[in-house]
Amino acid sequence: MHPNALLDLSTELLRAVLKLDAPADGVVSAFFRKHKALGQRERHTLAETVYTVLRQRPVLQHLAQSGSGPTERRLAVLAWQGSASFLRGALSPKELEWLDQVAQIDRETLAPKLRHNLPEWLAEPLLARLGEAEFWALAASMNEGAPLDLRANVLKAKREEVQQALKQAGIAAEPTPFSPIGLRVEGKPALAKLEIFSSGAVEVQDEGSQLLALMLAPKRGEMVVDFCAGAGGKTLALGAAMRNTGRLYAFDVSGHRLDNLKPRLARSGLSNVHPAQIAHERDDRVKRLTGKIDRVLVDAPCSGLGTLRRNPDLKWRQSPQAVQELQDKQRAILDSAARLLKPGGRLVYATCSLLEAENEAIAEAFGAAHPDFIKLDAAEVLHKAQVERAGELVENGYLRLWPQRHRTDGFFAAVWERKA
Ligand SMILES: C[S@@+](CC[C@H](N)C(=O)[O-])C[C@H]1O[C@@H](n2cnc3c(N)ncnc32)[C@H](O)[C@@H]1O
Repeated sequence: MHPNALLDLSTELLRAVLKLDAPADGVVSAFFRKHKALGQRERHTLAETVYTVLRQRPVLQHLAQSGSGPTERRLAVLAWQGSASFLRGALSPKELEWLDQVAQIDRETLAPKLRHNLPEWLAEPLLARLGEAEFWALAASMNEGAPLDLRANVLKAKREEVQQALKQAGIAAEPTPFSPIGLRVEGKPALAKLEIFSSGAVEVQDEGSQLLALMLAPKRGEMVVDFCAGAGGKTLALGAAMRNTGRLYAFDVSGHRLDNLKPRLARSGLSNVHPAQIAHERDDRVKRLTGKIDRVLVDAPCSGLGTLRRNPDLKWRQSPQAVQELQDKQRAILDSAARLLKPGGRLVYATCSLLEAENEAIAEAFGAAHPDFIKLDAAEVLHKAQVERAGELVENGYLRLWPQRHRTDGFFAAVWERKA
């Protein structure tokens, strides 16, 4: 494709993504479906350029002010993730001169908000919690791609066997530092066609998500509920931990998300999972199980701000008001889910948010209102689940995962046991 045509496409795609009215990954996929003739390398350049703009929007918008022509074209030029000489082939002499001028600017001298590239309402609480040095490490880690983590399906293969099969396919994978069933692969090798994947012996899952499922620690023959199962990332891990015995209900209000669980379930070999769409957290299907369940996972709907490495658009699509609305939902779901537990049962509340408002604040309020639930120390729980260096993952008794510390997405989890 001619350089100018590809730059024009980036401009068009960027215009669609920057409306911020839908998740960026969906907008990019729809664009690629429309432009079927694009090759793999061209798709890579387009997607990475758009994601770079989303990650660094404030600084790029600041630098783009001095140029001319459509703003989205200027942003695409500044964020270009393909070959530099290819890009130069698309630019006018005036644009070339401008690009060279911008390259002279030392970005380290710019204002803090143009260096951390976070909205103020998000930067402020993170800086207060982490302190200067770690806050800047977090901001930098958001600009790095996330590694590809895999989970061995213990029902079908041991981690070492999966590692060996990947090696034979020419893919180097290392054991994850914390999860005893995880493997980490650098880069993005195609896995879908591998036998080890189609046979269900391995699933793609961030190490942080694996740790959440390990914290629930479901046992053979138990009654377990995954209250916000979505496409079932954690459901699959829980079902395998139960060795395909007992009963695992996968609830969600979204039938569409639960539909995405079905092919994964078929591959996994699990027959103990019962997906069920519920209308809301007080649905009759939920009420019927009151006091009957051994373990409940609430992987609550949240701002997703722990996943900014993968979804940088979220920092521009979320707002303090949206977080407040999510808090109401989180409280309501946790309250309803807790009613399901038998005496002695275990409850895990988790999010992939970095904000105390969606994490400690929800957990503390729940604990204060429910004296019959005893908080368990997450470090002990993780240690019992064979997690290495569990103490490094825990703050104030809660699981707290950070991209800059643990190379996982940001996750939070609280664990309680209902008094016997
Ligand atoms: C963080 S996602 C779950 C991700 C999933 N557990 C996984 O591991 O792939 C939160 C889910 O909560 C669901 N949800 C939202 N409100 C709900 C409610 N009132 N009751 C149950 N699920 C709800 C959303 O549809 C979404 O799928």
